[in-house]
Amino acid sequence: MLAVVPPPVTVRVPAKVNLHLAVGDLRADGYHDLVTIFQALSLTDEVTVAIAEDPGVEVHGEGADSVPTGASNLAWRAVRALAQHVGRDPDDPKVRVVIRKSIPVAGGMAGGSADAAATLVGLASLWRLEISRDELAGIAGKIGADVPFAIYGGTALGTDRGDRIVPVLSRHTFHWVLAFDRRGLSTPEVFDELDRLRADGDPPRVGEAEAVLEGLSSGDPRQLALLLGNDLQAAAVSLRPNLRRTLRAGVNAGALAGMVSGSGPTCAFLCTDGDSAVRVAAELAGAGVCRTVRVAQGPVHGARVVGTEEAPRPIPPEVHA
Ligand SMILES: C[C@@](CO)(OP(=O)(O)O)[C@H](O)COP(=O)(O)OP(=O)(O)OC[C@H]1O[C@@H](n2ccc(N)nc2=O)[C@H](O)[C@@H]1O
Ligand SMILES: Nc1ncnc2c1ncn2[C@@H]1O[C@H](COP(=O)(O)OP(=O)(O)O)[C@@H](O)[C@H]1O
Repeated sequence: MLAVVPPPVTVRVPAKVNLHLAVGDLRADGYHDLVTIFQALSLTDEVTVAIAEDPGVEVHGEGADSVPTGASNLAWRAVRALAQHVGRDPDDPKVRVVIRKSIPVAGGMAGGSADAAATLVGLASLWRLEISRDELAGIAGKIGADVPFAIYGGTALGTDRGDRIVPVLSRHTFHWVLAFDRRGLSTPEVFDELDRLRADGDPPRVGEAEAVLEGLSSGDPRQLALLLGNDLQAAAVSLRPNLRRTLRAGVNAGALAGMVSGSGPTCAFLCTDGDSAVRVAAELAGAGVCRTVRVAQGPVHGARVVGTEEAPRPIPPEVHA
């Protein structure tokens, strides 16, 4: 008799921008309390998970050279976490993960977290698990603070470490231009820099999340643009002063507002509409202030299966004994 190996599963998963990021005090567990509003953008990674006798992770595309392929890869941590959760052997999960990246690495757009979320969603399908999105998000939160949001996507309020997610109804599409910097920034170093700046003085703090939620529901990008804010921006700019020039160049090119995305160094520019975003992107690309420029829209949905390869392949039973 032949055993049937399920076909590989491919999941597309979005990057995020934080429309609002309020950072509280440093906690005893090394994290900061956050109040943040995430928006998922149409800049996506693709992750394929497959049953394989040669387990591991492969990374291709944007920034692939700087992504670890061993046990510290966030997608591999997701494989182990889900295997453990469902009683499979985390040391021998018989899974291969192939990541095709478009999200900049260490860019403040949660690309590694997105890959972990995609892996969880892909494996749930590959292993035919009866598991809800909320249960997956619980596992996701143990991998990293940003991972649960990538499971849900859309627009959402994140509290606690940023991992407690409440979806926000948002019927309007917003248009963004993203400027990737030449090198990434380390998230813990940016939080440390904020603590240092706060110990030395009083860097500006963002206002209330409620105003941003109202701006979102108005659907008017001009109103939303006045309300965007990120407590980590001062720290990212302090570590990477060139970001000041990038932010200025985006606004000079016609964006309504520019901000550092999360811990940076990617800068995100909100534009009036799709045509304006294309014009801003072209001008910014010519300004020589960043490595790459992309146009994106948000919100988009979270990690979602986009395909399974061909029909199930029959293989000899001993392979999966
Ligand atoms: C800043 C944010 C904003 O959405 O995203 P990025 O800009 O990195 O994408 C997130 O809070 C990043 O989330 P994520 O990248 O998953 O963080 P984790 O791996 O869990 O934590 C990495 C480190 O960041 C710091 N950290 C993270 C989250 C948080 N609420 N407080 C923190 O102080 C801690 O030093 C922690 O050890
Ligand atoms: N699948 C992955 N993709 C990107 N980075 C990863 C991945 N797995 C582990 N990492 C590590 O996580 C760090 C943060 O990556 P990333 O999530 O892209 O940035 P950020 O936290 O700024 O949004 C990187 O420096 C990289 O070494």
